[in-house]
Amino acid sequence: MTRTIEPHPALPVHHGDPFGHEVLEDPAAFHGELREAGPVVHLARYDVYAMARYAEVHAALRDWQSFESGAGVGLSNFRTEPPWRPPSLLLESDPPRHDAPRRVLSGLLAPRALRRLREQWRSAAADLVDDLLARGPEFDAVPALAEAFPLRVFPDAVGIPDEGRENLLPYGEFLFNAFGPHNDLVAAGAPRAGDLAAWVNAQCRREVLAEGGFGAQIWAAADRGEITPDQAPLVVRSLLSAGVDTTVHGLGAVLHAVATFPEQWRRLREQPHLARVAFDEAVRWASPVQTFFRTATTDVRVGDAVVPAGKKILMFLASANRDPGRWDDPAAFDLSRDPSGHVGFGFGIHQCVGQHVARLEAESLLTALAERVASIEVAGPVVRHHNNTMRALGSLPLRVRPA
Ligand code: HEM
Ligand SMILES: C=Cc1ccc(C(=O)O)cc1
Repeated sequence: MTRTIEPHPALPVHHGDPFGHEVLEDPAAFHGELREAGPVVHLARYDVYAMARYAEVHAALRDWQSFESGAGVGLSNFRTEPPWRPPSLLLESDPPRHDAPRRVLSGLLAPRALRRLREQWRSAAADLVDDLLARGPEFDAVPALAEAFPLRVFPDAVGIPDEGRENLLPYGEFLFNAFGPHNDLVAAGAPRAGDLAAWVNAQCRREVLAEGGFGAQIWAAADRGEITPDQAPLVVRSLLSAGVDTTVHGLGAVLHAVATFPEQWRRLREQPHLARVAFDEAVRWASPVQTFFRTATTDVRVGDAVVPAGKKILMFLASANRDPGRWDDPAAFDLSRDPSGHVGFGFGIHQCVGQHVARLEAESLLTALAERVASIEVAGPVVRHHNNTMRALGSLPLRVRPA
C-alpha cells in the first residue's frame, strides 16, 4: 500500500518551474526566492524538494547515505521507471557499486596522470588561438573556442576514432536535458537519442580505442581485475558523457566572465598563474552544471521539515554558488576571491572526477589567450542556450585587441 505523504506543514511551497524557459533564461530571481523561503522547499509542480542554500546543498552532497544517487540523479526515479540508458556506474551508483569504477577513473584522471598531456594541450591551444586571431579581431567564442578546443583535445585523449565525433555534443545535450522533466527540450532531442546512444556505446568497445588513451587505460584496468570487463565500456561511456559538453560550457563561462569583467582579464595577464583560479571562479560564478537530483533513502529531517523517503531532492548547485550567506558579492567574478569550496564540481564521493581535465583544458586555453590578447570585450548580443541541467551560451560575440 503506497503511503500518500502530504508535504510537511513546516515546509514552504513554491509553484514555479525550474525547467521552464523563464527560469532557464535567468535563474537568479528563482534561486533567491528558494533561498529566502527556507532550508528546503517543496516544488509543487513536480512534487520534489529543493535545496538552494549553500549549507544544505553542501551537507546533502556529503550525506550520500541519506541522499542517494542510485535511483538516478534526474527527476526520473529509476526504482519506478526504466532509465533511458543503462545507469552510470559512477554518477548513478552508490557505494559499494560506485567504489571500484571511481577508483579507476580517479587514478587515470589525477593531476599527475595528466602531466603527459600538458605540453600537447598547451600547443594545441596556441595553434587554435593563432589561427583564430589571424582571421581577425571579432569572432563568436562559442564555436571558435569553447566548442573547438575541447573537441580538438579530449576525444583524442580518450582515444576514440575520428569518425562520428560530431555526435558528442548532441549526445551530451540530450543527456543533460534528460535529467529534467520530459519538456520541449527533451522532446526536441528524443528522435536522435537512440542513434546517438548507439554511436557512443560503439566508441566504448575495446577494439576501437587507441593505445595509450583513457579508454584503453580503462580496459587495461579491467585486465588487472580492478573493474570487470562488463564494467569497462560503461566507465568509458562516463568520460564521453561527462567530458565534453561540461567543458564546452565551462570554457564558455570563463570567456564570458573575463569579457564581462575586463579588469579581471588585466589581472590575469599580469599574473598568468591565476588561470586556474580564474576557471574555478568562473565555475562558481556560472555553474555550468546548474542542478542535480538526489533521492531520500529515509524520512530525512532538514531544519524543521521532513523530506519523505523516496522523494527526489533537487540540489541547486548554482544557487549555492551564489548564496550571499557563503560568498561576498556573489554576482562578481573576482580573481582575488578564493573560490575553493564552491559546489560547481559537486562535493563528496561523487565530486567531479574529471575536474583536473577540465582545469587543464581551461589553463591551456586561457594561457594561450593571455599571451596573445591584451583586451577582450563583448561585441554583440550574448545568446543563452537553454538546457534542463546546464548553463550554456549559444553565442558569445567577442572583440579582442592583440597584445
Ligand atoms: C567544467 C567542466 C565540468 C563540470 C562543471 C562538471 C561538473 C560535475 C558535477 C557537478 C559532478 C557531480 C555530480 C553529482 O554529484 O551527482 C560531476 C561528476 C562527474 N564528472 Fe564532471 N564536470 C566537468 C567536467 C568533467 C570532465 C572533463 C569529465 C571527464 C573527463 C567529467 C567526469 C565526471 C564523472 C565521471 C562524474 C561522476 C563522478 C562520480 O559520480 O563519482 N566531468 N561533474
Ligand atoms: C556531470 C555530469 C555527468 C554526466 C554523466 C556522467 C556519467 O555518465 O557517468 C557523469 C557526470
